[in-house]
Amino acid sequence: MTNNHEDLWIDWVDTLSEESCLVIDDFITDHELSIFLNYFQDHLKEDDFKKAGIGTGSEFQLKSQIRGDYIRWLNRDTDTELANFFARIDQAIAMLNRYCFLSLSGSEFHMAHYPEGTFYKRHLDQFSHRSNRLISVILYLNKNWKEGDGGELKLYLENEEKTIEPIAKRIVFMRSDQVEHEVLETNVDRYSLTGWLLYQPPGLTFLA
Ligand SMILES: O=C(O)CCC(=O)C(=O)O
Ligand SMILES: [Fe+2]
Repeated sequence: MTNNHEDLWIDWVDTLSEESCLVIDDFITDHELSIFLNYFQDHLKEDDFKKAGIGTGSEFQLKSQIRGDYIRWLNRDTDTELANFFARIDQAIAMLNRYCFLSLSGSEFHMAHYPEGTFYKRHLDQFSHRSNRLISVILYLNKNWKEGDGGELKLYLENEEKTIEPIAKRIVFMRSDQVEHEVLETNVDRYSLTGWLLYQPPGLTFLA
């Protein structure tokens, strides 16, 4: 893997601070895309995805009217096929900490599969009682996505709405506490690596 040049990150961090969201195309190479997609497909075949719920703990509900995706949580120690992905995320964390003065100290990611006909209604990623999700990240893996396939990400920004096509190698960063968003109904299988960059207050790590 070659890290993205730091100069690029300086511009990207500016965009994220000013607009609360940042879209980068070709964030990964074609080679990385094929490794990640193969790994994704292997797990789909093994059927080890679970229906995603809403909220945590007692709030957890299976609500297909709200979201229809299936997820598999990632573990960087065992999902070694995704080592390059985690390296790129680590670089993002380092750059955001350096240029955005954030104190990000961890991340959590899952694979997400939206089967045909599913969506995720408008929501905010930061849970009210668990506010350590600072930045939401979505890397799309949809080769040959075309107009009409659906599954666009719609962002509700302060002064505008943005519709983002979930095309392969595109990554989206957004402020988890600020940007309401939704996944429009998809007409084809839709694949992504989705997660959050976390703020862990020093001294509170024993609560994790
Ligand atoms: O896949 C996307 O485009 C967004 C997913 C999302 O909003 C979420 O998982 O919270
Ligand atoms: Fe979300």
